[in-house]
Amino acid sequence: MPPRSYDEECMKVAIDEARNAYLNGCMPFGAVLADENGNIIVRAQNGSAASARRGGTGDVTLHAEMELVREACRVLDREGREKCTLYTSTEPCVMCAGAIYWSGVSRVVYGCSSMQLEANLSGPGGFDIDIRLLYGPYSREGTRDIEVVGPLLEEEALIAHADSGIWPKCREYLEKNNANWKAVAAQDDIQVEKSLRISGLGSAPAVDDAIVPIIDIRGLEAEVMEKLWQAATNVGFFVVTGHGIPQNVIDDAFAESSNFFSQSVEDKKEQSPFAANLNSGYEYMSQIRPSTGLADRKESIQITAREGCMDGRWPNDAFKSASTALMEAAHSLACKILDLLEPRALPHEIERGSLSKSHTLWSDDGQCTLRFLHYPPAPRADIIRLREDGHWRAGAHTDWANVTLLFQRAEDKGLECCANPRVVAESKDYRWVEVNPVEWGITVNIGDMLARWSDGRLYSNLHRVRMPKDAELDPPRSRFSIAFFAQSDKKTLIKSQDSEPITAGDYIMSRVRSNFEANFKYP
Ligand SMILES: O=C(O)CCC(=O)C(=O)O
Ligand SMILES: [Fe+2]
Repeated sequence: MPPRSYDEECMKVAIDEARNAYLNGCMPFGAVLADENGNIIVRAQNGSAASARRGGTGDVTLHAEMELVREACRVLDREGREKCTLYTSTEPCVMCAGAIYWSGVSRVVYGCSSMQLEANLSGPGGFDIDIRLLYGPYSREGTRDIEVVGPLLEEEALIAHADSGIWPKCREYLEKNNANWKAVAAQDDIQVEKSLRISGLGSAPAVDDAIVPIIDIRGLEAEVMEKLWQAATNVGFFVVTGHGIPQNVIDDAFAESSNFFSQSVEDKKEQSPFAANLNSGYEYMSQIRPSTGLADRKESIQITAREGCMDGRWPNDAFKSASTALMEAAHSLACKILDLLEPRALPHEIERGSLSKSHTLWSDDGQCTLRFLHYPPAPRADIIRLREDGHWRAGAHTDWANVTLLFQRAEDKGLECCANPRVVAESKDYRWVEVNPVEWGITVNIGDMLARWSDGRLYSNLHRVRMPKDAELDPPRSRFSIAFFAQSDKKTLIKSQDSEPITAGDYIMSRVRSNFEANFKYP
């Protein structure tokens, strides 16, 4: 049967739902129901994995199509359902095919075929067949005919499967077939960090020649813009003063941070369980940097400002109110800086202000993250041994964000950025410069998302947090910092001349995965 004019549009939404499913920790399957004019009436995602992992019932029937049929029966009568088409990102299994049959829908369109599912995703052992054997041209005598269209947009459907990271065979298949696999795009940035391991990055000590400019952003707009541009394109790091964030908002957040981290690891885990797929919650020495292959000597609690991410993950009310206040203030400042950088950074973005507008707080699509960091103290002998074994408080990395705002306490040194960026990529002669706290200043750095979006005009510089020096070992001291990562909303398309387009959601997920691989467990 021929596709209809709106079939592709509806299929794209079903594939989107598949992506949302895996971002929510479930298997990557999605489905939608549309009326005869292509208006989407119901959307559904797979919910199986989440229910098992979050201590639910482990219900294995929560396939996207089952969820969709259940909801369709609630919102439409039989007559209404008969006029509808069901779109599913992957050809239904036998269980779902049955439910679809009983629902009365007259048409099914699928993305990825059962044949592909078996050949390049799950392997044999599923309960999937060509649904035309059940309904459509080969249906058994007496059963109702259901029109079947598919595969449709199969490559897009496969890419969503590959991006989910749960089907290694699918990656291999797409790599071999040179398909436009978007997750590969972010691999370039991960490669930069990995390559440092080979080049002996850790050994060069930091030099003291300040190259990180301090910019008072209260000045004339044109002048401020020029200074920010020079800093963002040459060093990728700068300190802003005159930013307007009240000191008590910052102090309150640090006070709550210190309260939270003073508890036992078990208590912290219980109060804010880590969810890698939501980039939220508390982790303890589990972020493995591609540059070192070792876990950072730190603990952190990540607050991702997206609806639902922090449900059951706020340690207490005081922490919540201090961190949302700082999130709000940091977000406004980040938007201001992005607005000032945008005209030259993204000349191809037509609508001015679209960069900062792509950072919504607490929407269902938001990705901005506030991260409280604590680098625990340790006895002298331990630190010396760890240093010798190549450990870092934070191994060299670039940030994933558009921009990062870093709040440092006056007494905490240790952050270093690459002193000779732009040159170093070829020479491998790494030099490092200290990025120390500046009174009333907030450190800002460009991240990979904006570097990619601007085709490298803005520079995402490597940085790291060193272990304490000998003179800093007695008494053993903590280091605290707070980072705000301004990251575009999940659906934002990062489109530039030199790189494959990728959504900001896929971009962040592939970076989270490269750092927290061990935390992704699928059934
Ligand atoms: O703690 C710091 O100073 C830096 C933290 C950092 O670079 C990060 O979390 O990305
Ligand atoms: Fe960083």
